[in-house]
Amino acid sequence: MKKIIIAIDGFSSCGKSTMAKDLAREIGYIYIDSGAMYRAVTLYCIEQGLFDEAGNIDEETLKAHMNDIHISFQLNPETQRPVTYLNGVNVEDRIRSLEVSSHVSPVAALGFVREALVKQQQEMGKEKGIVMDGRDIGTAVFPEAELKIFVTASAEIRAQRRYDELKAKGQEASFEDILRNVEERDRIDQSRAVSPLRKADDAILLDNSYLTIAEQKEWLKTQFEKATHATC
Ligand SMILES: Nc1ncnc2c1ncn2[C@@H]1O[C@H](COP(=O)(O)OP(=O)(O)OP(=O)(O)O)[C@@H](O)[C@H]1O
Ligand SMILES: Nc1ccn([C@@H]2O[C@H](COP(=O)(O)O)[C@@H](O)[C@H]2O)c(=O)n1
Repeated sequence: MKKIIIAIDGFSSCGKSTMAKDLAREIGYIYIDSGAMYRAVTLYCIEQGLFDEAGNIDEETLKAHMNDIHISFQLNPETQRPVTYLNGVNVEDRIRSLEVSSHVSPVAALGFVREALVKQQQEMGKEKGIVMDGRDIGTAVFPEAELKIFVTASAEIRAQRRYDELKAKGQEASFEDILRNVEERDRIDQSRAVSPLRKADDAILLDNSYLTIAEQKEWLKTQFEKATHATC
């Protein structure tokens, strides 16, 4: 069967990567978490001391060092989940910290950062057979994607899911901090000048506030089957 490109966009923490990963594994497609790439650039900025105390980025230095930032993914053979590497180092856990979450959206709003990462993402999808999730996949990275999904859920439900996830991992978390972070990232992502978060006109809207993970997985599989039949 002809391979297609599947773009899954939407708000922070709504379940995009959960559904994208599951579908990719089931249909044998490559899965790319584009948010992990923005998170890796942000971790680089933190490690290189490019944020001042007020959280402002030293844009000129970051711009000069963009070519020193190499991001790659490897599949963990045990979990079959992709692991993010920054300059050859496994940073999967560190890029998920609240510190990175609190700094990532301003970094992702920089035009030169987006330009560099979008180029790499388009290269990854040139053979098709890819599921990519993010904020601008259906609008900017792959506007020609055969299947586009836009996922949403209420901010409180999304924050609760993240809170439960962190608690399950034994990590300290405050529901209020997580909710604030989710809302703040949504605000910055929707209002930035370059490729703001928005639903592509031809994307299918999914509000998964009251769907289980299994139900949304099933729903997505059905959308994939419809899209592949339509492109036959
Ligand atoms: N339908 C659902 N019901 C309950 N929990 C869910 C559902 N979908 C996903 N989750 C859980 O919500 C949390 C966030 O999901 P996930 O990481 O997939 O979101 P995301 O949209 O990719 O987030 P981000 O934008 O931060 O990358 C995870 O703990 C996941 O297991
Ligand atoms: N295509 C994308 C993906 C992500 N971002 C920005 O990165 C942040 C982290 O992404 P997560 O998917 O891991 O939550 C997100 O809040 C966006 O600011 C982006 O701009 N474009």
